[in-house]
Amino acid sequence: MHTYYRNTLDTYTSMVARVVDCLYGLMAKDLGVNTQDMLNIFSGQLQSIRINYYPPCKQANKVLGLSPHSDGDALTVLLQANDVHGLQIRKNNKWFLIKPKAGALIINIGDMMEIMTNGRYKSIEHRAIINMEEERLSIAAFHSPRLDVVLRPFPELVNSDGREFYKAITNKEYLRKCFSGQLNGKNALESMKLRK
Ligand SMILES: O=C(O)CCC(=O)C(=O)O
Ligand SMILES: [Fe+2]
Repeated sequence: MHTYYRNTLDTYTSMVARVVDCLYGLMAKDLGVNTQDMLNIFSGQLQSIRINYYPPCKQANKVLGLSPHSDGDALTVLLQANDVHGLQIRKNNKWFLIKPKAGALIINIGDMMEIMTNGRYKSIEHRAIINMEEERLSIAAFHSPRLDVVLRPFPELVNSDGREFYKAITNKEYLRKCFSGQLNGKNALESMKLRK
């Protein structure tokens, strides 16, 4: 890998990990969860990067760049790396465009965070559409606990919600589930819900 590219990526990913660590602390406060418990879960966290390149397509309305999905991790930091739009999020069954903003990072809640917060924070379903004339680039940084960590709702939230809404699963098993299926909305997470 070219040294300049490697150094830039190294710097970017370590800065992003710091932003994410800061967010865990703020989320713990917001949720009323013990901050140290939250930080312990993410100590030695895993980070992976996906760089998405979407070439232009004359028949853009007939194709998708990335099928609808929620990210399987806990928190994703997404950078729309040029000013070509394409990211859409699903809310109330409608798709909304998220326009790139210079210098702004997008934080996506992933499925693991939905499980750990007992559904207080919902993972966001999103997709990428294609532009007819211009290429598009995005960089996604995914964050999750170590592979051996068991993902389950925080006890404080289970107590105040009256019950646990999601099954417990190790990070490793959950990632396997996500990678073995096709990208299909929030299907992987649906299978984790405990029904009455
Ligand atoms: O290209 C985008 O804006 C979305 C990328 C994405 O959702 C992903 O890599 O998981
Ligand atoms: Fe995604």
